[in-house]
Amino acid sequence: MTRAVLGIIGGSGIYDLPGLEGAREEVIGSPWGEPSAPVRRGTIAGLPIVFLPRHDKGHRLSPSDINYRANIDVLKRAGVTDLVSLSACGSFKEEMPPGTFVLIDQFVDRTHKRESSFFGKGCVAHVSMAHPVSPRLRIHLAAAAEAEGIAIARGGTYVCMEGPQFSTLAESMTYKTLGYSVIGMTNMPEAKLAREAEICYATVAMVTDFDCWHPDHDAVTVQDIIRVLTSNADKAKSLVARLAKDFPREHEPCPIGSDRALDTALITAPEARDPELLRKLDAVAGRLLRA
Ligand SMILES: CSC[C@H]1O[C@H](OP(=O)(O)O)[C@H](O)[C@@H]1O
Ligand SMILES: Nc1ncnc2[nH]cnc12
Repeated sequence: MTRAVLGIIGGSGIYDLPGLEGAREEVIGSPWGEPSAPVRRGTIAGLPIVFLPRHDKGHRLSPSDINYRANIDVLKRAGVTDLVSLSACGSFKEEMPPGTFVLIDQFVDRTHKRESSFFGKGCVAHVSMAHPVSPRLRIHLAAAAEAEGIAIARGGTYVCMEGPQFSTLAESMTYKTLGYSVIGMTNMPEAKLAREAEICYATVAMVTDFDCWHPDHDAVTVQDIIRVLTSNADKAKSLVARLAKDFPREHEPCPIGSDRALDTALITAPEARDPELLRKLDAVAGRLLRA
C-alpha cells in the first residue's frame, strides 16, 4: 500500500492555497532545471498536500516559459501520487459559461515550443495517452464539487494552444466546430509528463470567458478574465478542501494504469541506455530502472 499524497498545481489566479495546515516551503532540486517555485507542503484534514503555483507568485512565468518537466519531477520527488491541475480556460460551449468547472476527460495538444517528454535519446519510452485523465480522481472531484454545490460539467475536451496571444476568430471557430469544449495554454505537456512520471492526473478547467467566437460577447481580455478568476479561485479552494477531506488515505490503484504507465512503455534495451539520462530519470522512472 502507498499512502496518498495529493498534489495541486495552481494556475492563473491561484498562487497560494489558504487552508494548508502546517504549511512550509520546500526547495526541491531537479535534474530537469528550475521548477516554477518552491513547493508548499502541508496537510488538509490530515491528508498530505503538495502545492505548486505554475506561473509562480506574481504570475512571473508565461505558459511557454514554464519548465513543465522540472515541475512534474519535483512533485514526483515530493511523493505526489495524485495530481489536480486547477486551470483557467475559455469556453466553446454555450452551456459552459464563465464560472463553470469542467472536469476534463480529453486533451488536444497544439503546443509547439515545449519539452514534452522525460525520455529520448538513450532511453526511449512510449506511454499511452488514450485516456489522459485518471477516472478515480475525476470521480472524487465530481463528488467534492457536488458536496460543495459547485456547478460542473462532467467531461470535456481541453485544447492546449501555445499562446501567449489568445486565438484568432478563425482558430476559435475551428475549435468550436471540431467540438472541443475549452481552451487553455498550460495543460499540455503537463498531462503527458504526469503520465510518464506515473502520477494520476486530472484537470479542473475553470471557465473565465467565451474566447472570441461568441457573437454576444466581446473578445477576451485579461481584465475580464481576472474579474471571473477571483470568484473561481474561491470556489476552487472549497473544492480542494472537500476533496482532501474525503480523499482515500491510501493511494487507490488506477483502473487505467496511470500509476504503472511505464510497465508497457520502455523500449530501449538495457545495454543501449544512456547512463546520464538514466540518472536524470531517477525519480520519474526509478520504480522500473532500479528494479
Ligand atoms: C490569464 S489568462 C491566460 C492564462 O490563464 C490560463 O493559465 P492556467 O492554465 O495556468 O490557469 C491559460 O492557460 C493561460 O496561461
Ligand atoms: N480564451 C482563452 N484562451 C486561452 N487560454 C485562456 N485562459 C483563460 N481564457 C483563455
